[in-house]
Amino acid sequence: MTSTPRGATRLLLPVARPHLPALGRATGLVVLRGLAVLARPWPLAIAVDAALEPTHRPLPLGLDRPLGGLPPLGVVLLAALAGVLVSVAVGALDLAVDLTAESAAERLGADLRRDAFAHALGRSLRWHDAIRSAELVTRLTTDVGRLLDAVVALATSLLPDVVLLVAVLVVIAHLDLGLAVVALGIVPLLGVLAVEQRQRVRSAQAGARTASGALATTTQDLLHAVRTVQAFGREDRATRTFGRRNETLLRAQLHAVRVEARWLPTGEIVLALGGALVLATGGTHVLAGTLSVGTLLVVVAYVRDLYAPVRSLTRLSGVLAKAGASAARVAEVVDTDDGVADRPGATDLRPPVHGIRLEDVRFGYDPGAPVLDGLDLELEAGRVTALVGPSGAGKSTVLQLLLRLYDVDAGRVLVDGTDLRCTTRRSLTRVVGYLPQDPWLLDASLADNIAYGAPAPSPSAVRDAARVAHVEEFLDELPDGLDTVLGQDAARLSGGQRRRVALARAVVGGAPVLLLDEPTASLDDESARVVVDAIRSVARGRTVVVVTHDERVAAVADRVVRLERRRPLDPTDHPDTPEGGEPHDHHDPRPGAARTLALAQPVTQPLARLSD
Ligand SMILES: Nc1ncnc2c1ncn2[C@@H]1O[C@H](COP(=O)(O)OP(=O)(O)OP(=O)(O)O)[C@@H](O)[C@H]1O
Repeated sequence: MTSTPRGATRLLLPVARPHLPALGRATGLVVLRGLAVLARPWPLAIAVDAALEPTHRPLPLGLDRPLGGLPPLGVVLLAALAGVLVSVAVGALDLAVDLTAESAAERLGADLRRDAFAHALGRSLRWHDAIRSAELVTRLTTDVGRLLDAVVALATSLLPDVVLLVAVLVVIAHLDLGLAVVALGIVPLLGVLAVEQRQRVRSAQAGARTASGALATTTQDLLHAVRTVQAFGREDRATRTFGRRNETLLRAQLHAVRVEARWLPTGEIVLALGGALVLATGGTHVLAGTLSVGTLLVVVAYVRDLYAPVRSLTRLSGVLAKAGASAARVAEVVDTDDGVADRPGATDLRPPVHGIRLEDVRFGYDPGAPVLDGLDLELEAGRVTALVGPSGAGKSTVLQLLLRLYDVDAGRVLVDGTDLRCTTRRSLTRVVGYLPQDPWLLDASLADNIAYGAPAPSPSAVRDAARVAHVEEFLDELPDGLDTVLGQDAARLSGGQRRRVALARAVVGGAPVLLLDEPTASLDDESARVVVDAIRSVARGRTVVVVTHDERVAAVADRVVRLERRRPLDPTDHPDTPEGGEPHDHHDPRPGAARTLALAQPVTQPLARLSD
């Protein structure tokens, strides 16, 4: 992804389209403001030339004509009033510009965040594994904010400033060509400074943005683990870890601040020199009688006004530089096509009648390091299959492949002979229900938590799911039964109760296939027993795959399959021929490519020997 301003334009244009009228209005208001700024020095010039220091030269632009016959005091009072009115107009226009541009930019930002978030949700888990959620948060908040600064600056600065710049130069040239040449002379110098500043600020900002994303990730990780941190009394260590990231961000920010600050006075000095030059040259013209004092005052004021847009264009380049760095980061989210969209011609998945088959499957979260390699596995329809085996063998990974949260790197996952990759995701979520290892419950009512498992389940479907998953058994203990709000992390429920709610969620849509990941992990005996009862109940008439280390859960299964975690075989080794299992060639010719290789084998040993 490029980080050029074109990246920002390409990113913003589609979302900005509905807001262009409002941004256009803001630009129009700034142009009006520019005209008011142009009028600002004239009341003083008229007062000086027509009343205080009459030069008997007609005022430029015929400004003295309407004043004919007015006494000097009347001219001065009128000029004073005009000065106030012009300044009030400038202030009112400033207010209108801010409101119009900022509101349009905020609306645009909300749209961009919404689109980027929706897009991010649809990206593959590989992509999410790589980007980390806190990093995503930074991109959707701080980086989008910087893009909005650029939108406001562009709408209120670029065109209006260029118009003001040209208008001021044209009027000065009309008043005194020599002064216009002097004023114009320093504009290119400021332009060069602007480009130089932009490049430096941009690279400094890119470093600061990266450090900020890293701090957000660390903060989220540490706060997420606050219970563990406190339980082990490791607050000091967490604070040190946070401190290191914080220090890195501080250094990067300070570097960016220094780079930006270094360039501001440089511009000011050039501006001051230009102003002095105009004053000196104009002064000689006044002394020579070719320029009135009032006109010199106008030119000196215009020189100041001339430099304001140049300075703001210089600042604009800094804002654009920051936005360029942020645009690249937001574009990485919005432009990635690492999605999980259906393939063209994908068909709806039907509930399995015969079974699910993993055929010569290879998969690794990092494609260079397979977790599963050459895995063949048959899952009979209408039966319960338990996947057992040592930690890290890839049991949960098999479930993730069956859910198509990841696609296999090689081989196929077939449901009654249909490749899972050729089916629609929507139909897959209807056919397959899932109980994750660490079920995530919402801070909502128990009924809402169960209903989450299907698009719009009826209240009776929710009650049925609650009954079949043995949630009903503890409803009496809750103040409002199914309507009880669970609170953050469902703190009012025990571990076993949480699992049963998640089990009800998995079955509420009537999914004929159920994938259960360690349903009794970290439960006490009694809680595990009721969860096992609940599994027995939901398993009736369903195809169930349950990953477990628990013999009681495995005992529910019609068939137990053991996945082995193995080192690559030495070429001289003979492949294992497990009792009852098909021999597979597990040799991977790439050195160190797969430290864990999976082998499916129906288990015939006593279950007690299956635990790690
Ligand atoms: N999102 C991920 N990104 C990278 N590696 C992962 C990811 N999830 C799992 N792994 C790795 O894949 C391997 C298999 O993990 P998996 O969770 O499938 O094993 P498991 O057999 O279910 O283990 P356990 O019984 O401990 O749950 C492990 O080495 C694990 O570290």
